[in-house]
Amino acid sequence: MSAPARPLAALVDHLRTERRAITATVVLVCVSLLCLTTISVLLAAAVGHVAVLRQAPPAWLWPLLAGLVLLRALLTWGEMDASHSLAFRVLARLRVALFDRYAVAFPARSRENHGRAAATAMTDTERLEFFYAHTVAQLLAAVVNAALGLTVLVLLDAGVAAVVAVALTAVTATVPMGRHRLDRLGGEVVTATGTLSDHVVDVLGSLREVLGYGLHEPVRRQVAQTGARAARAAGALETTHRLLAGSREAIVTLAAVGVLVTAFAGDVAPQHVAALVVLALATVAPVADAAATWAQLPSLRASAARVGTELARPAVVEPAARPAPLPEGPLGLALRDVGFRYADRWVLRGLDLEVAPGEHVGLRGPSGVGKSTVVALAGRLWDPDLGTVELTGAGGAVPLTALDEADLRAAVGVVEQDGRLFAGTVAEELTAGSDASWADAVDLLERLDLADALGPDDQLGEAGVRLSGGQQARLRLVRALLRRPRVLVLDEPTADLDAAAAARVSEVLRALPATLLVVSHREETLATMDRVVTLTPPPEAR
Ligand SMILES: Nc1ncnc2c1ncn2[C@@H]1O[C@H](COP(=O)(O)OP(=O)(O)OP(=O)(O)O)[C@@H](O)[C@H]1O
Repeated sequence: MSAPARPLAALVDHLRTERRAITATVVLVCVSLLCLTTISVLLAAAVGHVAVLRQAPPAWLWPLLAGLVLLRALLTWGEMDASHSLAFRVLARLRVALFDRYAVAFPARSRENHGRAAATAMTDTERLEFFYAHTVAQLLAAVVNAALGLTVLVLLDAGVAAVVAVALTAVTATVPMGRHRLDRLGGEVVTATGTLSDHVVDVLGSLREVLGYGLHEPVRRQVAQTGARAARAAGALETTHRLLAGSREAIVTLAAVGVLVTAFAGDVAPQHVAALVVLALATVAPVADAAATWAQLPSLRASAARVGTELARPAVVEPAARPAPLPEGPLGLALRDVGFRYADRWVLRGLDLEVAPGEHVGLRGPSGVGKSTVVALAGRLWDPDLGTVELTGAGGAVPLTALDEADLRAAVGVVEQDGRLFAGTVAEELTAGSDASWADAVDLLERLDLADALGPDDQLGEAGVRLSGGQQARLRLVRALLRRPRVLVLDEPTADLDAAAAARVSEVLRALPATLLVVSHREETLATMDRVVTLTPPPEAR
C-alpha cells in the first residue's frame, strides 16, 4: 500500500459530489473578504477626511457603508452555514469511504492493529474536513484579495504599491522556510498519535487483563511514553509555527511603517494616508494568515496520505467480474487441492474436503492444524493460495470466486469461534440486515434455552459484553440460523457451553435441513454428525 504522490488533491476524487459546495465557499469567502477590505478602507478614508480636513465625510458614504456592513454580515452568515455543512458532509464522506474500504480490505490475514485504522478514520478525517471546508477558501480568498489590493495600490501610488509588493514577497518567502522541519515534525506527530491510538485501543480492549494481572504500571508507563513522544513532536511543531508566525507579523508591521514613510515622502495627500495604510495592511495581512495556514499543510498532507493509503488498501477478496448464478437446490461445499499460507508458512497443502448437499460433516484435528482457516476459506473471508473452494449442486460446481458477494453471503453462513456481537438490543442483533422477524427468533431462542434470559429490548453492551460466553456463542448461532443459509459453517459452536446447552445446540443442528460443516474438539458434538473428517498437518509441517 503506498500513498498517492499528491495526497490532498487525490482525495478530491472521493469528494466529487462536494466540488460545487467547495467552489461556493471559495466564492463566498472571497467576496466577504473583499467586502471587509472595502469597509476598512472607506472608514479609514472617512477618518482621514475628518482628522485632516476637519470636514464631515460626504453624505453618500454612510448608506454605502451601511449597505456593505449588511452585505458582509449576510456573507459571513452564508459562509458559516455553507462551510459548516460542507465540513460535516466531507467528514461523513471520508469516513464512509474508509469504512466501506475497511469492510472489504481489513479482515486481512495479517491481523493488523485496529488502533491505527481508528486514528485515521477519526482524527485524520477531522483534520481534512477542516482543510476542504475552510482552508482552501481562505487561501484562495487571500490571493484574490491581494491581487486586487495591489492593483488598486498601483493605480493610486506606485511607491506604496512597491512597498506592499516587497512585503507580499517577503511573507510568501516564509512559506518554504523550515519546510523540511515542518514536514518531518508533521509526519512525526501523525505517526506518534497513531501509535498512541494503537496503545489506547489495545488497553481499552484488554482492561480485564490489565486488572487481572496487575498490569497498571507497565501499561501506564507505555501509554505515558507514547503520549510524551506525541506531545514532544507536537510541541516542537508548535514552536516552529510560532517562530514563523512571529516573523510574518514583523513583516506586516514593517510594511505598515514603510507605507507610512513612503506616503509622507511622496505626494500623497495627508487625508488619504490612513486609507492607504489600511489598504496595504488589508492586502498583506490575509496573505500572512494564508502563509501560516500553508505551513500547516505538511501535517495535513500526512493525514491525507494516511487516509489515501487506507482507501487504496487492496480488497482481501476480489469481487467476481461476471458473477455466475448459484446452483439450484441443495448446495454442497468442496475444497479441492487447497493450499493456504499465512505469510511464508503453509498451513494447508493439498487439502481435499467435500461436504455433499444436505450432509452434516464434523471437522476435528489438533490445535493449530488449520480448522479455523478452513472455516474462513469456506466463507470466502479470504481466498486459498492454491486450489479452489466451490459450492456444488445438482447442476455442477461453482467456485466461490465466481459468485456475487451478496449471493455468496446469503447462501453460506459462517460463525467464527471469535465472532463478535454488535452493541445494541437483542432484536437488532438478530434481525438487522436480514428479513427475519423477532417472532422467527423466539422459537430458536426457546430451543437453545435463551428465551428466558434474553428479551428483544435487552442491551447487549459492546461486543455482547453483558452476556455470558455461552449465551454469546448461542446468540451468534441464532443470528446465522435466522438468515437460513443453505450451507452453514460453524467453528467450535459448543466450546463455551456446558453439557446441557451443548446438547441443545446439537439437537438444533441435527434438525437443520442445511448442509453443515462443524469444527469441534467436542466428541458429543461430532457424534451427531453424519461423518467426521480429521485434519492433519501438511507433510512439510509435520
Ligand atoms: N492471522 C494469522 N496470521 C498468521 N498465522 C496465523 C493466523 N491465523 C492463524 N495462524 C496460524 O495458522 C495455524 C492454523 O490456525 P487455525 O486457527 O486455523 O488453527 P485451528 O486448527 O483452528 O486451531 P484451534 O483448534 O487451536 O482453534 C496456526 O499455527 C496459527 O498460528
